[in-house]
Amino acid sequence: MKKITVQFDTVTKKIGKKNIIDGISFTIAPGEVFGLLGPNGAGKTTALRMLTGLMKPTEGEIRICGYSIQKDFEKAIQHVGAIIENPDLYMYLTGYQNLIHFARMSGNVDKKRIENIITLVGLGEAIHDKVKTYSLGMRQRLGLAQALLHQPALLVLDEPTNGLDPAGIRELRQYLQKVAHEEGVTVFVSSHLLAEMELLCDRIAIIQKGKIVQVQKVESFVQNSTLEDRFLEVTTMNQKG
Ligand SMILES: Nc1ncnc2c1ncn2[C@@H]1O[C@H](COP(=O)(O)OP(=O)(O)OP(=O)(O)O)[C@@H](O)[C@H]1O
Repeated sequence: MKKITVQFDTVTKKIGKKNIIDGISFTIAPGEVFGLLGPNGAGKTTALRMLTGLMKPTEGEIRICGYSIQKDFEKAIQHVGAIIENPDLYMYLTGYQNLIHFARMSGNVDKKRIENIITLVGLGEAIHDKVKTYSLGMRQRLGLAQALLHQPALLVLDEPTNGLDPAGIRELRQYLQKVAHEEGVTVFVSSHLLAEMELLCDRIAIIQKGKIVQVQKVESFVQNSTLEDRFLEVTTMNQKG
């Protein structure tokens, strides 16, 4: 498994006159579960969209394994699996047919891998139903299966627990921690839920109004509550506008 480092180097995204992302810098180590935590509208999806090449930064550089996503996109993106916003699924195909389709696109995925992934995301027999009949949580599980299919070395997941039930959230958490800590997969997730991120992540960056206001290891958070204090502070400030 390739070991993937992610670097945001003074990245800014300007839309109109507003800095949606405002000079953010951080580095994610290989095999780390890194969380981007922030209230609604803080800029999480924008940061993840830039990382996966869906949007270009106005300034600064994002590197995956040293390759610039802006200048060397093919090399930077080759080991990445991602779900940003709604997974891109074919509604009139079954879950299984969707996976076969994505497996063909990514090349080296065999039937056994598909079966393993179906077991892992827990879709069971529903995998043979049409996606249009799926609940939000089932679509999320299928989207995750799609992102994991080609065994990416960097997983980028925007609000991955959205729509999952508590058992699904726990399974996802255990899986992400296992692939990160045992196989060295780098995991980058976003969420607005502190408690969930605290259970999942090794390290958390708090983003507010496009700026990183704190980066902290979760273990040091458990010992003192500064991260929670900081998060509540920024979310309360945000509510007040
Ligand atoms: N294409 C765009 N044009 C104008 N403003 C945008 C655009 N995309 C995002 N924004 C604004 O940028 C800010 C950050 O949006 P973003 O979706 O990145 O936040 P988020 O942290 O992912 O929020 P949420 O938790 O609600 O998904 C918001 O104020 C949003 O309205």
